[in-house]
Amino acid sequence: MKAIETRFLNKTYGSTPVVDGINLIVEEGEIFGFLGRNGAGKSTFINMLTGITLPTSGSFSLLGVDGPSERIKKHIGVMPDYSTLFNSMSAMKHLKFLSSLSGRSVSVAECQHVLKLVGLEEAGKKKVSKFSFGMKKKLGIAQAIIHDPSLIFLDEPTSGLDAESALHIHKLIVSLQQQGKTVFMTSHNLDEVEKICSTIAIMKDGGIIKSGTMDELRSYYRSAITVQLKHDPIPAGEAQKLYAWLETAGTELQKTPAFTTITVGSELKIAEIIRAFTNCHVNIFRVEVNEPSLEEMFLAE
Ligand SMILES: Nc1ncnc2c1ncn2[C@@H]1O[C@H](COP(=O)(O)OP(=O)(O)OP(=O)(O)O)[C@@H](O)[C@H]1O
Repeated sequence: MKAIETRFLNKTYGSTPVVDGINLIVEEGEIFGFLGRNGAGKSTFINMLTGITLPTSGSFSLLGVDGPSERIKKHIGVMPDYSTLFNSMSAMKHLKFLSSLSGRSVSVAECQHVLKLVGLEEAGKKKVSKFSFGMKKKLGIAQAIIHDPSLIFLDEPTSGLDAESALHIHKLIVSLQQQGKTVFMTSHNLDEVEKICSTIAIMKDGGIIKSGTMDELRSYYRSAITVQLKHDPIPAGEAQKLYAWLETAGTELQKTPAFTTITVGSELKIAEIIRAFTNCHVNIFRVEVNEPSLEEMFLAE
């Protein structure tokens, strides 16, 4: 079963399409990273799927059920905007109250367990008004998972968290996936997405410009492997011939007496370059290969 399927999903404000006919499939059990610069339309897309706003046109289904649907509500977890938390309630009361709204009442022990999962075990009795920004964020994640949903939407789950808390939340998200749940998350932290997401989509101006598994995206962008060699000086009689060949082997050739850096389109070229140096009797001491990170792929768009 597909966790999420959208068909030509569109949201237009005035005459501007903010989400412009998106067709997207998220398979069950994935941690799906949804990326895009500020204003790309990510929150609007999620808000349609979670019933906060209605699509202008197009359709979608969640866990095989056409949406928006009350029937699916208890199987979906949504991390709220922290400003919509109830300040006068304790964290514990908050979870009990909101889980009852989603159609499943939970015990105190279950609330304590989830507060522990998000790192708020000491703060169950504390009023939300006394929470720091990071604590509210964690409570939002607790709220999204308290009723044990199968599909969880997390809009920037770790923004504003310290490094240790962010790591804690990464582990929690991975453990949710290991329990068979699907997590659909947005993030501006590309390192985080690269580490924990199995599939990503990049959104721009209301549309999806690229999507796939991390491996698929890497192979798509693999046209940009940078190879740096540290080597002995190239003998004067060999240099002209070797550099002429390197110009044909790749692009962005940079040369100093001890280093050569070149960008190539395929891993096979790396072996050819090493052979070309050794054929000219030049010793190589180090080879560094840099593949594009998700950040570089993202910036390329
Ligand atoms: N209720 C609204 N009325 C009019 N325009 C809106 C409304 N909500 C969002 N927009 C516009 O839609 C565009 C997309 O906004 P959205 O919040 O979906 O982007 P985003 O990708 O989530 O951005 P960010 O990363 O900053 O959270 C923006 O230009 C925003 O100004």
